[in-house]
Amino acid sequence: MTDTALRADALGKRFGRRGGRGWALRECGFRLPTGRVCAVVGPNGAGKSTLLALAAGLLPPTEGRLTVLGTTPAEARPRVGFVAQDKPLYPQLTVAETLLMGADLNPERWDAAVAENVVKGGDLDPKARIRSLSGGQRTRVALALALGKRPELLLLDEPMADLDPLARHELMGTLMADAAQYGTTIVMSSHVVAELEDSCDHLLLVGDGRIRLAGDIDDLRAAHRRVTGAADAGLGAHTVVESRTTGRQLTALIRPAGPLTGDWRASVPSLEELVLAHLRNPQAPALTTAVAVTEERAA
Ligand SMILES: Nc1ncnc2c1ncn2[C@@H]1O[C@H](COP(=O)(O)OP(=O)(O)OP(=O)(O)O)[C@@H](O)[C@H]1O
Repeated sequence: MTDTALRADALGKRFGRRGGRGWALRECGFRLPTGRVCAVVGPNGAGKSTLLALAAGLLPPTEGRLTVLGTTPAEARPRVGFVAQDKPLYPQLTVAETLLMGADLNPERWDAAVAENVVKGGDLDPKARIRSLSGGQRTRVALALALGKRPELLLLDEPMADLDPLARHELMGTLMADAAQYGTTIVMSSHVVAELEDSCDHLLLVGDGRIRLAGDIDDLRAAHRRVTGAADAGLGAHTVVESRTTGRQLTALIRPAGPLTGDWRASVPSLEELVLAHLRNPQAPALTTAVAVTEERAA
């Protein structure tokens, strides 16, 4: 049994040939322990879907290495559930036939009760054809297929994007209950950061194909401070992620290099404040706490 769900070492993915669109991911390094619920956030085109497709074994890396559940993505595939952004399903099958297909494809692992519960929650007619379902209803069937597989690692690409607020709440609860009961590692991309704060304990912030922040959310938050003070006070050796001056007052999000001296009001930022500050300032230096911890242990 491995204690690492995902590990990337100098991972890179380039689409097309030289002179084509270029690198979707480059020099990515991070470690995600098993049993965590990890949010993957970043701007459009940052590389989130590419990272999830690499982890699902659907794309080969161009350089570096990605280890999934201690092995290659291809070997890990039977133990991994993946819901892609466009939720591909067979339009001509009914809901019930789709679940039967899930059972056929995963004979050793299939948990019919879990899959049927997810579908029942949406009041879906088992005889309805997939092509007649709304986007949100299709998402529900795709999640039922992925969860019914009893995966050790669940990769979800913007799973909540087309769900109504009640369905989001209910399905997020189902995912969290699954994670708590079976220790399933969940990796989900999303643009709604405020929604992730309650459910996720780990963060991967991707920007322009690079890992900008990676690690335990509490550790990442604790490594930063939101500070307010006099505009002329100066922030010395601290790493400034973002700063704004209004009149004589300076507000900044910093990574303290040591104790804060001087007359600063300081607080630990929320996940949303942390992510937004890094998104607004793509040049802020990266921080990957989990990799640092691994390296310290290895030393
Ligand atoms: N199959 C492909 N062929 C060529 N380029 C691709 C392909 N898939 C992705 N890309 C490019 O790789 C980069 C990363 O795309 P990706 O879909 O991973 O971003 P994302 O973070 O998931 O974006 P979004 O938030 O909009 O879903 C983009 O520049 C995109 O144009």
